[in-house]
Amino acid sequence: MIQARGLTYRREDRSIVERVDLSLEAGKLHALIGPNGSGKSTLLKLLSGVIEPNEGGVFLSDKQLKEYGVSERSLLLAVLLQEQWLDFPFRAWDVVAMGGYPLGELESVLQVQITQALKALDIEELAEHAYTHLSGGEKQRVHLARLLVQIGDLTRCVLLDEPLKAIDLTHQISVMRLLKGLAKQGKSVFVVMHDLSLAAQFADSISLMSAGRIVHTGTPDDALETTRLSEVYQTQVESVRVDGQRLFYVR
Ligand SMILES: Nc1ncnc2c1ncn2[C@@H]1O[C@H](COP(=O)(O)OP(=O)(O)OP(=O)(O)O)[C@@H](O)[C@H]1O
Repeated sequence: MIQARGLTYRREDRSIVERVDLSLEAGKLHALIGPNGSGKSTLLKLLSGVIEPNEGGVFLSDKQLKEYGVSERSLLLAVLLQEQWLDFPFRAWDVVAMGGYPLGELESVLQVQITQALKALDIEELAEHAYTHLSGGEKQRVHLARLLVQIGDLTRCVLLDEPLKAIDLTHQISVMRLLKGLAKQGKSVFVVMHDLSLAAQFADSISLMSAGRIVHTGTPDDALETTRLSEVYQTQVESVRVDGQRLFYVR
């Protein structure tokens, strides 16, 4: 389990994340939702150790994340950040292979993992294409494949910031299934996302973030209660059930 205890992050006298406590259980897919600018990406960066909190800490098995070495961290945590700066024309294959660097796998093992990851993201035919020539959704799927290659037996937690960004409907579902599968393997999977219907469909628990604070954590039915959502999004949110799925809209 990974835990945030009293996490606070300030910039220029403004609290961007304010006293956040959060427990991400093993074997569960945990979604974080909330309006733009509410602090979700910042919280994910704090949880992954990319930035340091002003107060509080992140704990992995009761040891602070910052006490682990960088290479140990990259074995325990796999992280997909929202911004990916990569403007060199690597082949998609090479970008996916980068996920294997922390593991130091044998070349033959890595080849199999890359092939499987490309297949899982349905981008096998793009393997030899230059990354810089790919579409936005294709690039995102390449980064997800890179993340899959990084995930090994030792990985405890997978943190993803808007993994569905730019991805089409069909592949959104397959990515969510993949993430659910990782949770079923016993990983803690933490996903920042905006699609409430997909969160309702796939998450085991959901936290709502507003103005730097976690205002509620619960099961999908509890957290996505429409009066609660209306308050967080400052607009009247409604939902309907179609074929057993909850769909959300603004009145
Ligand atoms: N390093 C920083 N310095 C100053 N302000 C920052 C910094 N990082 C984030 N912010 C501000 O903190 C707020 C929260 O940003 P964050 O990216 O965490 O929001 P978010 O909930 O992920 O938003 P979105 O849904 O749009 O991705 C924003 O107003 C942002 O401008």
